Amino acid sequence: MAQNPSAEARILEESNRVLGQRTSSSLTIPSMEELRKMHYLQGAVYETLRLYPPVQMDSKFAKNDDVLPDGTYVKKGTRVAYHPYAMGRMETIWEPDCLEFKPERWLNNDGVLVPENPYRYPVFQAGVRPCLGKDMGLLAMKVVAITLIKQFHIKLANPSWAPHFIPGLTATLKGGMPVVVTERLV
Ligand code: HEM
Repeated sequence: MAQNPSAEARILEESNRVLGQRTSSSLTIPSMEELRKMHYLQGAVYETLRLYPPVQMDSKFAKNDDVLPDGTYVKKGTRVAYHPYAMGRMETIWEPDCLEFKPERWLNNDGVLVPENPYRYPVFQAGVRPCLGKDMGLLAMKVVAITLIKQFHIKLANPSWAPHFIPGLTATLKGGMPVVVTERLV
């Protein structure tokens, strides 16, 4: 958000429409019903996870000889990896503007969120064993994001800062993201 003021403005506009202009003293946690109406916020969360997936790479071992849907033969015991970080940045999946942060790419012409096929967006894995905590994780991200954005201005300490993504079992940012936080006075 700190690098995308127009997206932050749209999230605030949407939250003011759905939640009303709450001051920081009257701020309460949004209800499930209210969060469901906040399609742009949901798009922003999906977009963040597309560019910075917490599980950036994953792999499986073939229990038996197998053939993938595209015809690739996989011998028993072979390790097959998939890479959500790379897939989130592929033009063939996300169009030439795939490196841009655009929550609106998740919305249809009526502003309604359209989820992506999990095989093209495997941030929570696809198939018969996807993440069991997906809805809980998304809910937590939305609640934390909207609560912070409504209450605080969060600016980069160094405006030219760029994220340095560190791949690991779960992803982190090198050196964190130093920010300056001030209270948003409505
Ligand atoms: C943004 C947050 C999250 C992401 C990106 C994420 C991603 C994933 C991925 C990629 C897998 C598949 C791992 C594999 O089989 O190799 C997975 C599995 C799983 N996740 Fe999450 N997860 C998130 C949050 C959570 C939360 C909050 C919970 C619990 C409250 C949770 C519970 C689980 C469980 C139990 C599995 C194993 C499912 C199974 O093997 O049947 N996850 N998650």
